[in-house]
Amino acid sequence: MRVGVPSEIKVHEYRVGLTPGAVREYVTAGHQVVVQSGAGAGIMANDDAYRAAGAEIAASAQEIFAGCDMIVKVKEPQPSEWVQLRPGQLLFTYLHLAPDPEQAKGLIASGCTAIAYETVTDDRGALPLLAPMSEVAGRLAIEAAGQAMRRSEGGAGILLGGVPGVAAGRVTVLGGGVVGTHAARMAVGLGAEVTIVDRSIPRLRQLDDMFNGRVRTRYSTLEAIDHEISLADAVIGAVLIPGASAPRLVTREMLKRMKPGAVLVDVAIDQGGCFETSRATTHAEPTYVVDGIIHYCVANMPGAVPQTSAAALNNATLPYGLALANKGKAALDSNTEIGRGLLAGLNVHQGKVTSLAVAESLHLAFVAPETALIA
Ligand SMILES: NC(=O)C1=CN([C@@H]2O[C@H](COP(=O)(O)OP(=O)(O)OC[C@H]3O[C@@H](n4cnc5c(N)ncnc54)[C@H](O)[C@@H]3O)[C@@H](O)[C@H]2O)C=CC1
Ligand SMILES: CC(=O)C(=O)O
Ligand SMILES: [Mg+2]
Repeated sequence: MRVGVPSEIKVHEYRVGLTPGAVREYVTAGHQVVVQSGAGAGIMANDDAYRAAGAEIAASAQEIFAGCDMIVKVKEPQPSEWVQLRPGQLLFTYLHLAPDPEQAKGLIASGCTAIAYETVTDDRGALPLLAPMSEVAGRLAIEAAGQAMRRSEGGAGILLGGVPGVAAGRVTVLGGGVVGTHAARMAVGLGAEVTIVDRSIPRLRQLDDMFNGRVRTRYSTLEAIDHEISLADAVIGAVLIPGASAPRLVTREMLKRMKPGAVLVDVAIDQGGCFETSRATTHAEPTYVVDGIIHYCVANMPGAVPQTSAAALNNATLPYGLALANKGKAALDSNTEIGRGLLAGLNVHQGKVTSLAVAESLHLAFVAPETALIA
């Protein structure tokens, strides 16, 4: 198969769909890989590094979209990319369609077969292609909160870990999954007081065990959230209902009970955000203020540390991408774990929406992946 890797064009997105190491795996498996010139600049991999791995270098994204059977990216396609996708072409990347009806329309119109990293699911129900970026974003969330809390940045001027004799900052983490756990780990490491709120009691038990009493856990109710955010210096939004729009857990009215200058880091912004007052920002201008509360809502947080993120992402995507390159659409096969994972990842195929969560969020008709693939 001819596999294409265009440069990422989202603002301050420095990751790349395939690292040179991953290209070598595809080429060794007998595939041709075409990489846009300069696509690896953000991870310090130049065209020669890609050539050495066996890739061809293309001068433009147009050549790649026109000439490749599968496009491997990181971020959701931008408008100039939707229009270049075509029927029969595989797209393998993050999509986050639930909060993005325009992109959904673009992908439906293209006729392509779009597999979203974030809904690929393993047999344990985990999200193996989201997890590595959630690990990165969870860790970065505490760095972002610490930065925004500085007085020089407009924050309340509190050091997360405090110092002996002065209370540490309080961090409330909404959602104790991958992002939430990694955020909590960083916050605990800095010496902050940490509370994790989740709606899964088994998960709260695991977290209690994992942190050996070093974090407080609370079951997610409106009352618990209202109370915990009123005490917090920083709140990390890390909830997820796979594929669907994020649940809105914090209303604008609730901000009134927060401390002035407190920080909200809405990691769940890529699924629409879990604070009513969230709107997506970029690394160029990551924060804004609503009612005295600082909001950080960058939808591609891992893009800021591309060497770590691209390596972690490629480790996870490689077996799935190779299966697609080896077998094409036949890789979406309920007889293998990778195939079942890819079926769960299929969001749009030949103009049909094949993810129930996406279809429900966007009020579009749903066609089961297996049905869409044989039609
Ligand atoms: N902004 C960015 O750059 C990035 C954003 N993300 C996003 O972060 C979000 C979290 O991802 P993961 O941690 O991987 O998901 P996850 O599935 O590991 O964890 C989500 C947790 O939220 C909990 N939850 C769901 N509804 C809840 C509610 N009403 N109250 C309390 N807890 C609730 C679940 O029980 C689960 O433990 C996703 O939207 C993901 O796409 C991930 C990576 C990068
Ligand atoms: C998960 C995601 O949206 C990101 O890594 O940018
Ligand atoms: Mg994102």
